[in-house]
Amino acid sequence: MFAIEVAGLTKIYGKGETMVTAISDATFQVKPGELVAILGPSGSGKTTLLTSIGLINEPTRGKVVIDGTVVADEGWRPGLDLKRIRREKLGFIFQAHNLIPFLTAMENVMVALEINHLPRSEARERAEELLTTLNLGHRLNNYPSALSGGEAQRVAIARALANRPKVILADEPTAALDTGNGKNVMTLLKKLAVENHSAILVVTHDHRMVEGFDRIFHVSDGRIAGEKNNLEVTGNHELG
Ligand SMILES: Nc1ncnc2c1ncn2[C@@H]1O[C@H](COP(=O)(O)OP(=O)(O)OP(=O)(O)O)[C@@H](O)[C@H]1O
Repeated sequence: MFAIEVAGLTKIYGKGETMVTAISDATFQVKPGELVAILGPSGSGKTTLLTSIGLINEPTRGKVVIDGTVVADEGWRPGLDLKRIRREKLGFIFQAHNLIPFLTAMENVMVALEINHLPRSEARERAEELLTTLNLGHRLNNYPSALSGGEAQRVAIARALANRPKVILADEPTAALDTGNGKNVMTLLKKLAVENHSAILVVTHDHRMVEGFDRIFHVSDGRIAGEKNNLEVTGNHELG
């Protein structure tokens, strides 16, 4: 079974003169454990692709299947609890990190675990482990206002990964980070892909990070122009 299946996915914004076809007839599958990069110029439709798969942005046409559940088929599938599917199966890492301002770094991560009914002591342990892996062991009890942009971004990443979601959707997760912390994030994503069989889609402009991916999708004018194996794109035959 695929973790993500997309068939004929099309997203059109607006009507008449202001109509924009942001994604046009995208069809692909991602297996559990695959780490996929999405590359493409500004405005090509990368974020729209992620949000349409991520149950945030209703597709205009086409089908989206997440971990075996058909979530969209010519619009949302009626009768589904989209919030619950989002909470249980998906992890999002977006540029705006949306941390809860009155909770510490630890508590921001623990909330995501407790909402899915993990006991408090286990939530604490998991939150501390993730934050420490992301070089935030010294910031556990800080509030978001006392964190740098890159630190807040990493807390948001820890929160998105906390429940070991089957599908992780990340929009420029390393853009605000220095090379060392960017590499930590990529290592953590790779680890989750391998150990938890999560399928991970990462929109990135960050060519420093591209070599860790299993596959690369090139988006151009709303179309997935080339889906190439990483080896062909980078020419690095030591990979994989
Ligand atoms: N809510 C919206 N309403 C109308 N048009 C939109 C909306 N969101 C995006 N678009 C348009 O859809 C197209 C694709 O946008 P999208 O944000 O998906 O591109 P992107 O590749 O993620 O861009 P960037 O790299 O700049 O973030 C663009 O032409 C954009 O202007």
